[in-house]
Amino acid sequence: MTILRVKHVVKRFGGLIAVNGVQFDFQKGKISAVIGPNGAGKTTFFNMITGIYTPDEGEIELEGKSIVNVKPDRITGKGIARTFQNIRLFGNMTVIENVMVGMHIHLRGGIVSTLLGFTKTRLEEQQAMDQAYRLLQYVGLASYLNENANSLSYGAQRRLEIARALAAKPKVLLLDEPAAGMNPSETKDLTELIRRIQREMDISIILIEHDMKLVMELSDHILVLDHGEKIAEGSPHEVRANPRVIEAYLGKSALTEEVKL
Ligand SMILES: Nc1ncnc2c1ncn2[C@@H]1O[C@H](COP(=O)(O)OP(=O)(O)OP(=O)(O)O)[C@@H](O)[C@H]1O
Repeated sequence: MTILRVKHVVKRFGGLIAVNGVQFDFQKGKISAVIGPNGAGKTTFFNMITGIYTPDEGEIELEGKSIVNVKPDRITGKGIARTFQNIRLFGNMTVIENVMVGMHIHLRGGIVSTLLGFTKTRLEEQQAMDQAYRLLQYVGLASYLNENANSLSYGAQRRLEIARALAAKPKVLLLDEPAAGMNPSETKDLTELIRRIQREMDISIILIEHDMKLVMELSDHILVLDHGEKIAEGSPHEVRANPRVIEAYLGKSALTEEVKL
């Protein structure tokens, strides 16, 4: 079953076509990956799904309803949460406060009144803290709850971003290069965490990732972009064997050699 449908989206920046007529159906409860060489249009594609950019053409539907022209915070409210390629945490806030920020769309008063200091009942506040603590346990950061976010290791900061995104109770979780900058053991832990989120939380996951081992291990479906266009889609097995994919990554000469993607 399709949860998120992207229909022929186009995004231009001046004369450059960053995403050119891409069509893809993301399946409910699955892990999908968007891959492609640098500059292929992956982040622009994510930015259209999350409302940061409006597509120049095309349509994006969450559970059959258009989310084009919906503002990013409202898209989060509708069930799409994300992490960023460059980690975006509140470095001087504590770990648990960062997770609670991700929850505000579900608290009664909303973020504006929360910032002004009135709204939530003590009960709501306590429930939010309990929920944030459970999420920190889930991602393995409960023992750091009162540390400042910027004191965490890089890998831990990436997991904190995931906890914050989960706090919004998403149906779809977009992860933009979650393994970037991680060492092999952190990447292994991350792979397990992503798998657990999919299985235990019934969340559909879409990731952009350059680490092919992680992509091939985790993904049910893969969308391959190059120069803004979809050049392939399919299972890891199909994509790995696709000559257009091999060529896009490694150049034409690679086609004559044995290639490991
Ligand atoms: N805001 C922008 N203004 C102008 N050009 C942009 C903008 N954002 C992206 N581009 C261009 O659009 C193209 C696609 O960029 P995008 O960042 O989406 O690619 P990517 O696949 O995510 O690359 P990477 O793997 O390097 O992160 C690139 O040529 C990029 O320079």
